[in-house]
Amino acid sequence: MRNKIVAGNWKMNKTMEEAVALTSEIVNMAKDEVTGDAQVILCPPALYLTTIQKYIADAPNFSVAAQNVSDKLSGAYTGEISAPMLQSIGVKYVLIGHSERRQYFNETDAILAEKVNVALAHDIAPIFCCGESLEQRQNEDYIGFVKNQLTAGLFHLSKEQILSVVIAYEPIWAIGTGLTASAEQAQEMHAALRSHVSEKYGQEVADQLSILYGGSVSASSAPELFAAPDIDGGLVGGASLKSRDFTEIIKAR
Ligand SMILES: O=C(CO)COP(=O)(O)O
Repeated sequence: MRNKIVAGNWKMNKTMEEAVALTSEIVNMAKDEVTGDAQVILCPPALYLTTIQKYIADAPNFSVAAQNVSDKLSGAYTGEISAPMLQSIGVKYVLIGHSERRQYFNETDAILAEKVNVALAHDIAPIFCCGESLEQRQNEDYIGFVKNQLTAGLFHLSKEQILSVVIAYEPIWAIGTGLTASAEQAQEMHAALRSHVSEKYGQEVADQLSILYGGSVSASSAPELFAAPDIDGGLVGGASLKSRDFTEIIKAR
């Protein structure tokens, strides 16, 4: 009933040549595994999007996502990439709200909500990231904090609009640290987020939303994580840069 998605966020890594090699290897190894309601989404640096699209053209359930989109539509915003530009090259997904963008680029809830709006207005599905820091987990109502991130970024949307969104729960303390959240910890949050969506939009909508887990997902941690009832796949960073590891994670879904 829900799409099972494995997404690879390459962040600011790989030369063009390396990006093409990685994509070819993943497609060769994983293409036959990704059928039915399964999807693989590669998130290369924006510079490589059109090239990577060509290398996945024969892999039906593969697509690309941009790692970022401007909240502005056009104009004097040097270095930015707009939703109409992404739409014009056929990009169907974009990461919005990644903790690295929130932290290093000062992206506020208001900016993220606007990014969600411009993406949806151009037929691009947001992969909306949320998650708490270690300090918040230790000292605060961390579930309440992450629920509030969803409320601020998404809950102005209509039912039809939110059905296009993919949610990615990425606890900051698990990103790039090798400290994966346990399947129990992740499941606790995913269930809480699904019920938060259900309170606003109804159970039927909540049941259709894919909620991915991200944070040090590896070939060894993926099977247990993906087996949890409310975990619908993963948003993978470091392990998505290695074709063999990423393929193992795709197979675990
Ligand atoms: O930030 C992430 C994906 O968006 C997770 O990164 P790692 O898998 O390297 O922890």
